Amino acid sequence: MSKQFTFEQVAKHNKSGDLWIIVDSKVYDLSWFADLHPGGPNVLFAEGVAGKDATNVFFGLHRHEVLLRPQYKRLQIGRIIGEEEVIKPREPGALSKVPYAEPTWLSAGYFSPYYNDNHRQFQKAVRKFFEEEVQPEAIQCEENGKKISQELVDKMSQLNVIAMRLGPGKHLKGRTLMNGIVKPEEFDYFHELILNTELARFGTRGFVDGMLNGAIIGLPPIWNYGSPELQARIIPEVLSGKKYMALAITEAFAGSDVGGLQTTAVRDGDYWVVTGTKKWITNGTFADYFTTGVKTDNGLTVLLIERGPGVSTKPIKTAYSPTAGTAYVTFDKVRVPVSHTLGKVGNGLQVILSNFNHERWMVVGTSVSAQRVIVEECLKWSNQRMVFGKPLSAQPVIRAKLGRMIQRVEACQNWLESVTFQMNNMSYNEMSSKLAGPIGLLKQFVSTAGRETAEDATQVFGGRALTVTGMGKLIENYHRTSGFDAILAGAEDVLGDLGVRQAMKKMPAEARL
Ligand code: HEM
Repeated sequence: MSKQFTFEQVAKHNKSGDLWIIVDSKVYDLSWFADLHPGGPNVLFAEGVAGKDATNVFFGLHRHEVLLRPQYKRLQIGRIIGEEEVIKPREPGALSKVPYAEPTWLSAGYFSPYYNDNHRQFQKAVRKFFEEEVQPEAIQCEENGKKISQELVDKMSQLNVIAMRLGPGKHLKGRTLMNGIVKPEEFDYFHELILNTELARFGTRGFVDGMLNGAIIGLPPIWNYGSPELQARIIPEVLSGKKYMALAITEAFAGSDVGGLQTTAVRDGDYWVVTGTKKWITNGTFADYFTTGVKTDNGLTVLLIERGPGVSTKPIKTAYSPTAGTAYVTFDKVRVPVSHTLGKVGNGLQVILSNFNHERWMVVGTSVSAQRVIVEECLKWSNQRMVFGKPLSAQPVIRAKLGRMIQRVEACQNWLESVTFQMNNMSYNEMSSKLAGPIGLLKQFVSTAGRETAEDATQVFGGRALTVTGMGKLIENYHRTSGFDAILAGAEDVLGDLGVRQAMKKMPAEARL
């Protein structure tokens, strides 16, 4: 490993059974590996490769992580005398130095009016925890479709990650947040935004939702509208990761049009009898509780339904990973205690709508972050990929695409931070009345921008963006899954329209051109 060689010495090992190459000043003995090489042996004996410095050609074909895998790391037999390695992976938790890979507030030498030192300290700890503990499992689950492990859920609940993802509020009181980095009363929407953005950085869109998003959207109606008994039982179970939850509103009959729900609840003494189906229910396959929209005599009502007799779930195969636990849920004459009614009977629309702002804002946060990862991937790739004897970025058409990508992600980020700042300064009710429109417009803007960036990134990466492994794997995942952000929590066109309709409602009577 510590052996040192000259370029001339390496050059002699250039044939079958005796093959060395250099990548970034390190010497690799590929003599026995050549026949096992996934790209085939022949390419390794090409001129400029066998016995030579193959750094550029290597990084034109492989991600750095290939060299870091233990089975390949051990192919390294030494290094070139007097040469230093230049290409180093980012340490877990560290910031990227690639321009625009981080939002401005995390870029060295830049400033932000929104974030303080506590946010910075929090971000550092969250990124380290996520990259060390969550990312390896996220990548595995995205691939094998398995649900998040209880072990990881326990680690997250120890740091109170699940509780923090529900935002600032009294549910944080008395909890130690992220090993005490932030006091519960100081936790604000920027802290929460940091959690959302950090978890969306792995290129594992299905896992982002599998990471108990059902609880994030299903639990608030319990503490805003549930009875004290229900709150005392359900909230601790869910925040500690002992029980799982899903929000069950959408049906094959009604999506954004929640007024059209067909699942019915009929009173029978102290019980509701619930019959109907729900579709696309995130985390539904493993949920213990369902915060469910039902049709009652006088309109919509929201009930907490526990998994039990009459409740069945089956996985729905979507374009993203089954790790999200997306389910078709059937309620067959399920008896639900009347005490499980959330809010007033017939007032379900308000319960559902008041929940939406936070959910949509959360989707925006993860979406912008995932988009930024793609910008970083494209900047790196067009810098390292050599075509026609030059880096890909030497092509004006590629630079034009990169320019548009950067503009989009920066515009999304800045609007998102501005809305988050409003949230920090508004009561819950003020948020409902003043921010539903802007958040709807923002969400549409972000999801549209995301899909444009997915298209551009696919052109930049070419065929590599079409395979689930290898160089363009993050682009492939993003291209396949960015459409989810345009649908989940409200279809983008409906939300954009909501924003305009709300603005029109607020037009002053005296306004004329
Ligand atoms: C330490 C040396 C090397 C190791 C450990 C290695 C390993 C791998 C692995 C694991 C893959 C599968 C794809 C992936 O996971 O990204 C691959 C593919 C490939 N490798 Fe290598 N490789 C090495 C050197 C080289 C060199 C010097 C060349 C130069 C021509 C090369 C050419 C290729 C090609 C053409 C593919 C197929 C790429 C694709 O399907 O897009 N490899 N290699």
